[in-house]
Amino acid sequence: MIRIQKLSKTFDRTPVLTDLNMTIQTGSIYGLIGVNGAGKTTLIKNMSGMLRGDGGSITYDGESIWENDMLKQSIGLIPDDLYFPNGYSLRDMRSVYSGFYENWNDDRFHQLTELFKLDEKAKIRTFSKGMKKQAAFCLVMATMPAYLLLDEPIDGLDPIVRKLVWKAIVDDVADRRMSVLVSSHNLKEMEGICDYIGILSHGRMLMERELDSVKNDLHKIQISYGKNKPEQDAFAGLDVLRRESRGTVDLMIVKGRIDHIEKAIRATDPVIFDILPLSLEEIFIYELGGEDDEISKLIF
Ligand SMILES: Nc1ncnc2c1ncn2[C@@H]1O[C@H](COP(=O)(O)OP(=O)(O)OP(=O)(O)O)[C@@H](O)[C@H]1O
Repeated sequence: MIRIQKLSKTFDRTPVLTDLNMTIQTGSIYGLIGVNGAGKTTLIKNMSGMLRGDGGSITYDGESIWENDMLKQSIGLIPDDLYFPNGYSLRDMRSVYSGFYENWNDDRFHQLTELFKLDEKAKIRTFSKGMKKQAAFCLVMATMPAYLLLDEPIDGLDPIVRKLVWKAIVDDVADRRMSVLVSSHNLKEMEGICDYIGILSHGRMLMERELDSVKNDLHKIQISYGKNKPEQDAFAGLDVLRRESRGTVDLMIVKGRIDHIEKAIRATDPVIFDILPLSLEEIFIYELGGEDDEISKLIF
């Protein structure tokens, strides 16, 4: 488990992270979402031990990251700004990594370079931006990290490569209980992947949720009684967050257990009763109680 407690960081007396608390459960994927400048990269740099916070703590299964070289062996980092020494090929990088990382797995490395069709002998500087990301991904995944920190890993990757990257990550989470933090601007991209989502705004955690529990707790319901609308409000006992009428059809967002909601609604004998899928964006907007400006910026 990765635990961040009351982490603060200032640059030139400007606070960039403020009293940040965050927990990444073992064997889970945590999506860190925020607009430009929210503090995602600063947080990841603190988590990888490249920067030290002014206050608070970061621990990996109880061990502090700061100046802990043993622990760094088990952390895989793909930063936003990749660096490869000039003139190096993937084969050269493989030599460096395999000499440094105790858990280096050659089979995994070759399997991934083949999957991404990367030439191990070619100079990395001749690779496109997306290919450089793939190269970094092959190297980091072959270190068999227990913890993986990814700063906007899918930027510049085409949809097919994105799928391959996510599949490799999800496989390691399932097979080895790897713990993953992934930052992104895009809520939609994170939807099918993450177990937890945290929204970072001005260096503070605006909200943090486990996706399964929010998805099970909020429901979008479409209902119609045709011409026989009941006189009494059929939903008086339900926690209706939003209700919109379109002709004879009502569209509602209702909070609570779906079996209870379904029973209450069926008792009122509707002509149409549908439970519709809720997107992650909708969940966050309703949970925050309205069209939050920060959230709207993350929806595209
Ligand atoms: N080395 C630094 N010195 C001074 N200010 C910095 C430094 N690094 C980051 N900042 C500031 O900290 C804030 C957060 O930056 P950070 O890069 O962490 O955000 P981010 O959420 O990763 O943004 P993006 O999505 O654009 O990558 C910004 O206002 C940035 O200007």
